[in-house]
Amino acid sequence: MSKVAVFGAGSWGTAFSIVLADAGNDVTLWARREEVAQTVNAQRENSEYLPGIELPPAVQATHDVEKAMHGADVVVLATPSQSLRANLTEWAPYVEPGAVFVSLMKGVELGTLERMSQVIAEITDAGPERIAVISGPNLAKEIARREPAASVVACADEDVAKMLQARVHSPAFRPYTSVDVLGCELGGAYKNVVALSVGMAVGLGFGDNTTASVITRGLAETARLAMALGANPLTLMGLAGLGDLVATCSSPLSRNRTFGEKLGQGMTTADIYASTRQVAEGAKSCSSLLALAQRTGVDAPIAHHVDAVVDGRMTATEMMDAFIARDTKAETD
Ligand SMILES: NC(=O)C1=CN([C@@H]2O[C@H](COP(=O)(O)OP(=O)(O)OC[C@H]3O[C@@H](n4cnc5c(N)ncnc54)[C@H](OP(=O)(O)O)[C@@H]3O)[C@@H](O)[C@H]2O)C=CC1
Ligand SMILES: O=C(CO)COP(=O)(O)O
Repeated sequence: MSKVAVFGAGSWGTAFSIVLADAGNDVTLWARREEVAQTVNAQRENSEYLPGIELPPAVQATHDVEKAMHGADVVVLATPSQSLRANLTEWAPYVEPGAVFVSLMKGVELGTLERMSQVIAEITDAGPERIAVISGPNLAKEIARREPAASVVACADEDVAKMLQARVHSPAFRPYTSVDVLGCELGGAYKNVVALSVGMAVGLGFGDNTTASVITRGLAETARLAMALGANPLTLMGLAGLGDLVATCSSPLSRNRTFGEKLGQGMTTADIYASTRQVAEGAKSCSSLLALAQRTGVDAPIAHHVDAVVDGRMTATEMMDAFIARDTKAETD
């Protein structure tokens, strides 16, 4: 069997380990806390992040970086986006020569405004042919329950994307290939920001017209920025764009939508952070995506207003009022 190392034993790292095992890989799941690795191995369950889900025997957990990397030709990264740089700097010396990196993360780094593939390229000596992204409508709990879903495996080198496609194709998980790494990453990061604003609308008690309007304008905003940066517009209409946007904005399982809902109900960002350990990437990436849009000269009203609400400079009600009051224009502008 081929070995894959998965770094990050949260919801998605653990759920994706199940996909990898079902697809025939031998998986070593690295957990930041030793007790999580011990519990996973002893109970065959990650009780903190995916309670009630039995992990296949091909998934073994460890807290030892060297042990996780040993023999792995694919290294899957599933930590929060904002900690990747520090994490990978520590892990890079243990990577097997020629191993391919796969980012599962959906965020943009604060300060540098880099996507995760760019951070990986900077920290390691890997070229674009060794850096891939997997992104799509893949809520961890549903994937862990083996509910059917599709996703996109993107790598600048199509042969590598095909190799990874074969490595992750399981009975319940259908991967498509793409060479548009940038489009997939921006689709994945931006939908979290849109889900925050949709969550706010839900928290304020608004219905489907409001959420559909925000989702659609969110897609337009995402596509505007992604295309200005060189993405293929069709990527944004696909699984890593529209697909993920719909799943995340519609599902009560989404941490970003839930975070937004709590903001809409009047909770502060600090209170929400204190109430959960789980990551809601959009709460950080709204600021970096807004800065990226400003640097690119692209209008980004959703990122702008979500950033203001998350930062406590505006209420969710004021955000919704501001959306409606904006200068009117043609839909396709
Ligand atoms: N959950 C989902 O449905 C999906 C998530 N993603 C993306 O995957 C990435 C990971 O998310 P997800 O697994 O859901 O997040 P979770 O909140 O479920 O888990 C986060 C994981 O990262 C670890 N972690 C937290 N802080 C650090 C740090 N500073 N250094 C190293 N590890 C750290 C946590 O360890 P500890 O338990 O010790 O805190 C935990 O294992 C995100 O970018 C997310 O957008 C993508 C698709 C689906
Ligand atoms: O990316 C996801 C689904 O594809 C998960 O979304 P949340 O991080 O909002 O839970």
